Amino acid sequence: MDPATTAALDDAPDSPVGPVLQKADYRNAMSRLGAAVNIITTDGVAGRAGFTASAVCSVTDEPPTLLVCLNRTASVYPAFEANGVLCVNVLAPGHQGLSGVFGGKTPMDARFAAARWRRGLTGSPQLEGAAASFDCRVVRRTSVGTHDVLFCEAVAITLGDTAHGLVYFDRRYHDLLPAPH
Ligand SMILES: NC(=O)C1=CN([C@@H]2O[C@H](COP(=O)(O)OP(=O)(O)OC[C@H]3O[C@@H](n4cnc5c(N)ncnc54)[C@H](O)[C@@H]3O)[C@@H](O)[C@H]2O)C=CC1
Ligand SMILES: Cc1cc2nc3c(=O)[nH]c(=O)nc-3n(C[C@H](O)[C@H](O)[C@H](O)COP(=O)(O)O)c2cc1C
Repeated sequence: MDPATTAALDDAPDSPVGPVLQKADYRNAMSRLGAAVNIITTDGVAGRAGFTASAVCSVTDEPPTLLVCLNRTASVYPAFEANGVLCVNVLAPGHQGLSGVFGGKTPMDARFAAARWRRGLTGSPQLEGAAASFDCRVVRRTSVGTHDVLFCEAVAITLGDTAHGLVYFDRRYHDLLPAPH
């Protein structure tokens, strides 16, 4: 293996589990794993909240289920825990700024004031102009390290007009535009 491209290793002789990876090594490698960008929203007993997430993935289509990874230290965590519903809004080209607004530190009202929303079946806000929206019930959750993995069953889906998207890759946003026919 080329040492230049190998993650930093801890060769301590007393380490029984072998190489120890650093957080930065993991993040550097993850930055090569391009991912769709999503705004995850919720509303309910604990109020309205939303955050940007790239750790989102399809689990099964029977029943239609996605997973979302949420850091337990995020300010939005209590709202997502209490409400039990959420909407996965898949971002489109032009949503880079909105992704930044929902990416942390901005007060919640200012986040939602930055776009237009509809109310979904579960009550979660649906982003107008999203590539797709999955309105979901959280059916299971588990903790792994710093994050909770939320398993979300879709109860309603809204598809945008055009097949386009926004990808986060190499710590930058990239537009995915429809292929010319
Ligand atoms: N699962 C995790 O806890 C994290 C995973 N990552 C992954 O590493 C790659 C590189 O990230 P960075 O070096 O931080 O620079 P970055 O510039 O790509 O990250 C931008 C911001 O997004 C946050 N972020 C990205 N993915 C996140 C996640 N899954 N959970 C919580 N926060 C997340 C980062 O903490 C940072 O504040 C990202 O593209 C992502 O795939 C990054 C941060 C945390
Ligand atoms: C591109 C991008 C992807 C992110 N992906 C995730 C993610 O998958 N899970 C997560 O918990 N936080 C993720 N974050 C960070 C959250 O959006 C941020 O922590 C959240 O808005 C809460 O911030 P707050 O605690 O300041 O409210 C991501 C941020 C960015 C910019």
